[in-house]
Amino acid sequence: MAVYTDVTEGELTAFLEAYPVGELLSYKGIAEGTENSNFLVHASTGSYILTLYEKRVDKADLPFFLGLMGHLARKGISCPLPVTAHDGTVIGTLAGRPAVIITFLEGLSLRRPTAAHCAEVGKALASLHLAGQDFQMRRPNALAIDGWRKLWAASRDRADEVEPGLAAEVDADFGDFERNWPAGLPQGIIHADLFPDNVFFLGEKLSGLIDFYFACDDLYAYDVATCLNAWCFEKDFSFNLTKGTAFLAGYQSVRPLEGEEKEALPMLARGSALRFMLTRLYDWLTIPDGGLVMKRDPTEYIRRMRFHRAIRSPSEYGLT
Ligand SMILES: Nc1ncnc2c1ncn2[C@@H]1O[C@H](COP(=O)(O)OP(=O)(O)O)[C@@H](O)[C@H]1O
Ligand SMILES: N[C@@H](CCOP(=O)(O)O)C(=O)O
Repeated sequence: MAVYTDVTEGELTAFLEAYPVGELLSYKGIAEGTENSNFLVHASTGSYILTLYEKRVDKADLPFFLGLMGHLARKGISCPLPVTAHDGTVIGTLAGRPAVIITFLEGLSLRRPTAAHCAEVGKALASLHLAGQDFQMRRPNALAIDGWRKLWAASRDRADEVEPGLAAEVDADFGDFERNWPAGLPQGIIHADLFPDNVFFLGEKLSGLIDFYFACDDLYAYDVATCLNAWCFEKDFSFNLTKGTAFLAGYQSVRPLEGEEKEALPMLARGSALRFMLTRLYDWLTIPDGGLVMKRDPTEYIRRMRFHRAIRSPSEYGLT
């Protein structure tokens, strides 16, 4: 459920007067999503998404996220374009929240992506990395190792309630990451949350990328590792080598990985699995049941952490 803040017709009509979108025809809340309140808005000039930013998004980051979407859209990446108001601004206020209107993207997110879809995602991720290279704004990754430590400090004491032995397992991982996290790999703008719910398809063809609210500067290969975790595992937690091969070949058809990036993939994939395990674990332990925020199962990512720990060669992901 992702409508935390309600908006009346009167409030929305007044808000839209500031934007060149025409008259309000209809609107409804969107159930999907996690962080913010989203509405589908039909106006006389077309369809739009209205987003009201809730408290987990740092308002100081909005110019980066919205500037990045505009930059990528202008460079031919199919992603939402923030609509500029008549006075030249992008971020307004609605129902006491920072709010924006972005363009609507056609397509559906997939529950069961195929290898062909994974190849498309690989190409799109590499294209995003290249298109971001001349974006001028910077945002350090708030969910890099220091951010993981904060989440872990808040969750560690109750971690064994979720899986016995988890506290000791993750403590050992932190030591390993601090000693072996790769340095000096190519870096730039990454999406950092390119999960299947954030990618739209029309049939086999990728039609758009959304949800840039974790985007930041970090290693390109870390974004690759995140997609391997999000797209190439089956429901029984087995790694699908056909999907991994397709995803990596798609990525490398646009941006070939350097040798050191390939070598670092097992460590990066473990780190990315830990990052998503930790945000899920934190929510699992702190958000009351039956609340508005959808809690996701941290154990899905404990399984992935263990899989990557056992990897002996990056070729096991399907690298050719
Ligand atoms: N530009 C867009 N075009 C079409 N649908 C969108 C667009 N942006 C968001 N949505 C819809 O809203 C949902 C939530 O958006 P998302 O950005 O993932 O929210 P959150 O940041 O809260 O997770 C998506 O799953 C999708 O259904
Ligand atoms: N992809 C993350 C959760 C973030 O949710 P989103 O709706 O903002 O994509 C996870 O699976 O843990």
